[in-house]
Amino acid sequence: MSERLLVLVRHGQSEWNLKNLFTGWKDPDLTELGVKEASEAGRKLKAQGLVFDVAYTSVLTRAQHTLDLILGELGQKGLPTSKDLALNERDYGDLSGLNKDDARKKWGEDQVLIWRRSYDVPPPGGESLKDTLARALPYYVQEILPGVLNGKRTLVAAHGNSLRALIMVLEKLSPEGILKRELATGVPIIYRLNADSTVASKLDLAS
Ligand SMILES: O=C(O)[C@@H](CO)OP(=O)(O)O
Repeated sequence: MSERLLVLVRHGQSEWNLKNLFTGWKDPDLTELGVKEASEAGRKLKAQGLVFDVAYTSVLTRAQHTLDLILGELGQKGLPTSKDLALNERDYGDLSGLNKDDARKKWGEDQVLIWRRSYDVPPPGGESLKDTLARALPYYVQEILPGVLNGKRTLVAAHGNSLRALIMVLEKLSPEGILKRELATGVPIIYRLNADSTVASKLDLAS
């Protein structure tokens, strides 16, 4: 029986994560630490004995670079890969490029937390998590999931909020449940799915 494997991984630390800037659809590359985190993610997946048939990533450099480094560690460079903006980070609109601490000083802690982590309040000119889900979920259901259910071992390298949107669906989290869910950079989460696409098991390779 095929194993219906789905691995999600957030990119390693980016230049703008390090500078504490809202990033969204802006396109900074990984830092030196981010490169190490991505390579470490690849080594962890290798240590689990995992091999992939297909990969998906966004159109942003930090996620693609992370995927390349992981595939390098796995000895799987050249794996068939689809890149789509459906997996991009949520668009931070007018906040993109602003410092997160400066934003807190200007608009207050509570407002910034609402923009960053509420389910359906978009930042000015940008996307809420709900908006992000509205474009990431159809892509998951139409492009990614059918392969997983047919036994294609699948790796997805994407972003904090596009993955939080998918995790909300996979783990059946409520809007309140997803609020506190943070994804560390470069930490793979290994899901095995049931035939009906629900989660059979989950392993977070955090440590
Ligand atoms: O800036 C961003 O694009 C994201 C991810 O780094 O930030 P946040 O954690 O605030 O959603």
